Amino acid sequence: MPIAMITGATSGFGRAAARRFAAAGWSLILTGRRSERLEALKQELGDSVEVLTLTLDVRDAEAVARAVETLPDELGQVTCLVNNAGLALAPQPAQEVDLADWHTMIDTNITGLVNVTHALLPRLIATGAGASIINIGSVAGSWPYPGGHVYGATKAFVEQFGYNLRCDLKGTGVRVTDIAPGMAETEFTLVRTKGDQAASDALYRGTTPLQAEDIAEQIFHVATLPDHININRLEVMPTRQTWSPFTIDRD
Ligand SMILES: NC(=O)C1=CN([C@@H]2O[C@H](COP(=O)(O)OP(=O)(O)OC[C@H]3O[C@@H](n4cnc5c(N)ncnc54)[C@H](OP(=O)(O)O)[C@@H]3O)[C@@H](O)[C@H]2O)C=CC1
Ligand SMILES: O=CCS(=O)(=O)O
Repeated sequence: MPIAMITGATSGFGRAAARRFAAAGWSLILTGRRSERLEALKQELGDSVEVLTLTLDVRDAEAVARAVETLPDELGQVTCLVNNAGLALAPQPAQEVDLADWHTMIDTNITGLVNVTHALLPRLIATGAGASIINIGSVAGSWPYPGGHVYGATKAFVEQFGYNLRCDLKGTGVRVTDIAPGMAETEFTLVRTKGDQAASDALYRGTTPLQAEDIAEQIFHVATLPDHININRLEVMPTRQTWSPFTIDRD
């Protein structure tokens, strides 16, 4: 059976992707910081597919490397890495943000993603044809908006890192895709607002955001394409989300 390693499997896209891959019989390596949620997911899926849970903070390069080095033999030949763990913080304007929040986004969305990728690359290359790295970027990596500051910049990194990886992985069979979702109803906004449930509810009220399952379906689709197809970037927005015109500062 193919094997998927999914970071940030305790919530949102990651958890939905775990369920989608499990439904197709894939073996799973699921990571996140919240052990009890990982355990619950293992209870849910573990009867039908092999599930290994790893309580892991992606920012900890040593812990990530150790966890990947010590994968059990039967789960060592990873087919698909889903680099999903990530977060936004500080929706306020840049000039009002705590520096620590910028660092947390950089450490998680950039450093964490490269930590996991670096650790998994030898295993993915050993798998060869059919292997893939699916990075979860964002529309915020391409389209600026107020309060996007460092979050959007981290997702621009994710996109360009993926393209550059593709250059170096030529000939290995390993594919790299940046999936860039727009507004999706997960715990994302609760995290971004540091627990403001009312703000999160208000953002998603009266419209039709993407659901975690919508993105999980895209992740699974990309992971199961024929070996010779590489989707470089897949931007997915709700039908009811579009762009605004430029704004002008006037006297
Ligand atoms: N929802 C949206 O509108 C969009 C989200 N995205 C991106 O999608 C990805 C998933 O977000 P989404 O599902 O929406 O949000 P959720 O908050 O629901 O899920 C985020 C996941 O990331 C994990 N995570 C966060 N920090 C760390 C860390 N330091 N180490 C390990 N795991 C971590 C969390 O696990 P735990 O807390 O247990 O560690 C959780 O499982 C993120 O990269 C986000 O930027 C992109 C576009 C749109
Ligand atoms: O990445 C998340 C989507 S948005 O909040 O930037 O639109």
